[in-house]
Amino acid sequence: MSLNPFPYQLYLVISEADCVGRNFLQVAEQAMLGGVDVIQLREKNSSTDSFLAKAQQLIELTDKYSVPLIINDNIQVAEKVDAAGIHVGNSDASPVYLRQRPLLHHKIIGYSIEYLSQLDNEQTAVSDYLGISPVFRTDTKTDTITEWGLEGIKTIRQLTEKPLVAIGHIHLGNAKEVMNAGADCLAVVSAICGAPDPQKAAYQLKNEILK
Ligand SMILES: Cc1ncc(COP(=O)(O)OP(=O)(O)O)c(N)n1
Ligand SMILES: Cc1nc(C(=O)O)sc1CCOP(=O)(O)O
Ligand SMILES: [Mg+2]
Repeated sequence: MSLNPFPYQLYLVISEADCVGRNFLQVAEQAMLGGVDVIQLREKNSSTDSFLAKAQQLIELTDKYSVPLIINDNIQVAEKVDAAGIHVGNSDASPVYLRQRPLLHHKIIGYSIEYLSQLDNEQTAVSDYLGISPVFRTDTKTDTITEWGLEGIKTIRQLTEKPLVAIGHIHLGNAKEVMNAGADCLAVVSAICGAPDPQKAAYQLKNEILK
């Protein structure tokens, strides 16, 4: 367990495309009703205008449920909607840069860990949580480098006190072992967005985490 408090255990990463023909706002609402604690909007193929429009709709809903909304990659969108935070990786704006922006310096900053050497850098030092990227290979995001596995989580857990968010092919069948390996929070796309009943899927995942 991390020594730094991170009050979120189930993290939904959502996009319209990942909701496979369903309304992403309805999926997000069902997920929150099922127990999702934090949501990231990740629109990799949208223009900034379209991303912003989706973020504005989603934040109305997340505010209603007091669930923080994190924006993936896009600084303009994060600032314009006054999101709770932003998640970045090695190809994005750096956490140190984000911390210097007046509208983001006090927000949640998430940073993806693809190499162990990142744990010693200043980007990690200024971030609020680390994404273990990925725990297991996934068809949802294929441009990844290290498949950390359970052993990788254990190694990272020993090297940092930052909250660890596990992502990549996390589902009901491996959720508990990923938490037991040292993750503080599980982030999922398909396990909720692709489930026949997103509310039930979120509820079951949350129960598995809390068991
Ligand atoms: C919680 C969480 N962890 C990791 C990622 C991946 O971020 P990144 O490496 O920047 O890749 P993209 O998501 O931008 O494709 C994430 N989004 N969320
Ligand atoms: C958004 C994202 N980031 C990843 C990373 O490894 O950094 S894997 C991923 C997608 C996770 O999708 P699913 O839960 O469907 O496997
Ligand atoms: Mg990114």
